[in-house]
Amino acid sequence: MMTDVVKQSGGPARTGAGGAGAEADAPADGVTANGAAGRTGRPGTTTPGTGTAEPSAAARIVEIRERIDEIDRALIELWQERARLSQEVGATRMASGGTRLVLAREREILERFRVALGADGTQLALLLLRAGRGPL
Ligand SMILES: O=C(O)C(=O)C[C@]1(C(=O)O)C=C[C@@H](O)C=C1
Repeated sequence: MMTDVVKQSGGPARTGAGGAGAEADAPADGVTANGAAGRTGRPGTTTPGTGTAEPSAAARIVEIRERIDEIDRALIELWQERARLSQEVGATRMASGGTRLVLAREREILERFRVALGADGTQLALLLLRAGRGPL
């Protein structure tokens, strides 16, 4: 996959993982390809971990990452809460002589995620359902 990371040679760098792999694109010594100054003020250094030497870009990246981390924490909590609730529904139903699964309900959930998020939504919903009721 091509990214906008440019090597010192001036040619485009190839990376394997897009945004998630961006940090791996930064040279280990923190020196940027274009030799620009980072937050340290020393020429040719990056602001640690941001992948850029441009101070205002680095500051914005740090700010955005704070919100991303908040979102990730919320997603993890919601994921765990949903799995617990789904397990409780299943246990309640089975203890009352009902079925382990309700496939019509699963189809409804899959459709909701597909409409909102497309094919990735379907995959996400499948993982959510599996986390609650276990594999089919
Ligand atoms: O809603 C239910 O009846 C559940 O058991 C919860 C849930 C789910 O995780 O959303 C899990 C298993 C069922 O097959 C359908 C849905």
